[in-house]
Amino acid sequence: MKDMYEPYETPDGRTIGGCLMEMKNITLKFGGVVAIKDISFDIREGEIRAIIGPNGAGKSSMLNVISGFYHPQEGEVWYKGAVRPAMKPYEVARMGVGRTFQNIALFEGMTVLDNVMTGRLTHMKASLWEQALWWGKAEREEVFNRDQVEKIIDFLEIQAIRKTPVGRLPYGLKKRVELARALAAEPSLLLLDEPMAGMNVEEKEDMSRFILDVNDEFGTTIALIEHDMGVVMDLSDRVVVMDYGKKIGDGTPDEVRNDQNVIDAYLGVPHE
Ligand SMILES: Nc1ncnc2c1ncn2[C@@H]1O[C@H](COP(=O)(O)OP(=O)(O)OP(=O)(O)O)[C@@H](O)[C@H]1O
Repeated sequence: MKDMYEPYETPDGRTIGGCLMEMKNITLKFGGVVAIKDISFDIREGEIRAIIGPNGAGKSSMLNVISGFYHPQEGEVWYKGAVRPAMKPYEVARMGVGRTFQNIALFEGMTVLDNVMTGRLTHMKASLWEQALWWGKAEREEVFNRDQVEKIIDFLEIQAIRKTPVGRLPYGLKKRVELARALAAEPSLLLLDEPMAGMNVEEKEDMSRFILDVNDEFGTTIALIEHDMGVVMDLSDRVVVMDYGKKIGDGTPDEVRNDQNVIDAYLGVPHE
């Protein structure tokens, strides 16, 4: 296995940057259940990093540690070169960690535009007083935020539905709106929890393209959990494999695909 601290180049010739986040010896327990056992891995700037494994392996728990929703009993989370103390999820979001959810978490009665605008909340600095009076800073802020949001709406090709209430949209489009809202916060690290779950083939192809475009165009670092192996192997620069709370593999899609431990525990291709 490759030394995870060594710089590396992706098969398509891109150079992956420095370490953005590092999980050091993370252990997370729920009472007697050990969901994560002493796991370490890093996420580098600009890469697409997948976390895979069978059901109950601990993937969602790991994503929740990264997003600050769960606090591990042991280990350290390093972010942008410093240990991140235990924080509330909204504080972690302010530090540039955005996410989408497995079960879509949008405001169904609100329009697409308004939903995406809620993603800008972490950037709003005008006081309540200024906002109420629509004065100076509040007005400038609102105009700037709307511009940013419109750019993202164009980028994800959802202009035609910007005034449609989210509740009326098909599933695949709702997922895209959720991606738009997460992007509106301009995250340094974007966490995607099963972005393809419940999608048909065409919707998966669209979503894959948008994830790659976001990574390419905005340089957003992405960490994702996904069960569809075709998608994972196509999208990711590197993959962490978990099983029963332990890390059993870590490397490029090719390295992981050919790792006998991973094959035995998860991918299920017979020994030669
Ligand atoms: N809030 C919780 N309270 C108690 N146990 C939990 C909690 N969340 C997860 N677990 C347990 O931790 C282990 C890992 O679960 P987790 O949901 O992280 O796995 P997963 O790999 O994401 O699974 P899936 O692919 O099915 O979503 C499981 O045994 C699960 O039952």
